[in-house]
Amino acid sequence: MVFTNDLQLSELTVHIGGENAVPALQHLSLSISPGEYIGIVGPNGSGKSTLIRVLAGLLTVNRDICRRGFFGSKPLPYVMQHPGEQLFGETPWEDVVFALEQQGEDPQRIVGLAAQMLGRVGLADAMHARIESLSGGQKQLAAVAGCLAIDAPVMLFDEACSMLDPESRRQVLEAARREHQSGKTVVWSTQHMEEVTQCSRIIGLQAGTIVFDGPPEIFFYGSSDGRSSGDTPCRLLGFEPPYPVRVAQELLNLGAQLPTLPLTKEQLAEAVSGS
Ligand SMILES: Nc1ncnc2c1ncn2[C@@H]1O[C@H](COP(=O)(O)OP(=O)(O)OP(=O)(O)O)[C@@H](O)[C@H]1O
Repeated sequence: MVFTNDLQLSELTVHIGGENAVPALQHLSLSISPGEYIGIVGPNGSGKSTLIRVLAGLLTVNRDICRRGFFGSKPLPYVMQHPGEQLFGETPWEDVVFALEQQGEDPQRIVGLAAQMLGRVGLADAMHARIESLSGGQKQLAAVAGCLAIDAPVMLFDEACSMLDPESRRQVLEAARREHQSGKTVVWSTQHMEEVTQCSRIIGLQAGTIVFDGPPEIFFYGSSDGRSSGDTPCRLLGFEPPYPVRVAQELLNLGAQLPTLPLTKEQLAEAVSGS
């Protein structure tokens, strides 16, 4: 048997609301390796939150079905959908200090660590502001800082930006990307396709099952040359691809040659100028 430290789910079925209810997840098999940056996408009720809760260790699953590998046995930090939903302190500072205390951190290190974590998410200037005076985006950044206090190899985000304006969304996404670049595994669930263009892998969920698992280029373009004859996995799930993808698809349909399949506007500009 090959040893692997990956998280592995084998044929996971989760019933919420009793055995007679339609399962929230059905026969779902999945493996996640350290360092991945995974986007989980799917329409309402497809099972995204349930899967995130399983990954976070908040739903008990038989060990034969879920081998947690590097995810470990402790509940993992995750940022929830509603800004402020998971904040306990009156200020971001209090919240992070509280999280560090809960982790049993050495009291002499707490002040320095809290300042460092709040600085890392861009809240250095607002760390002592009252939570109710913060914008939705700042509240989510405070939640991210609280999650950083939990020293874990994985961070989970469950539709963390769905209530935010574009600028706040950019800031929270940026905080997640920084954590990925610093070596953490990041799992990000969303219904906003722009949020997953920089993921290394996309998992598409529908009715509790995985209907797509692969790189974002294939998810958005349907094939490695971008010339898909039918609907792409993204459109089959009911989502419009991001604007730069739509532009590139138009260009490809007109016969243009592009050296890469762009996912962001910066990549589109580069592909067009290099073609
Ligand atoms: N507390 C609950 N009681 C009963 N059924 C539930 C509960 N939570 C979720 N479900 C059901 O489980 C299924 C999966 O829900 P889940 O919240 O995981 O999906 P989702 O993709 O995150 O949806 P959304 O995007 O709307 O948040 C749905 O059919 C939902 O109705």
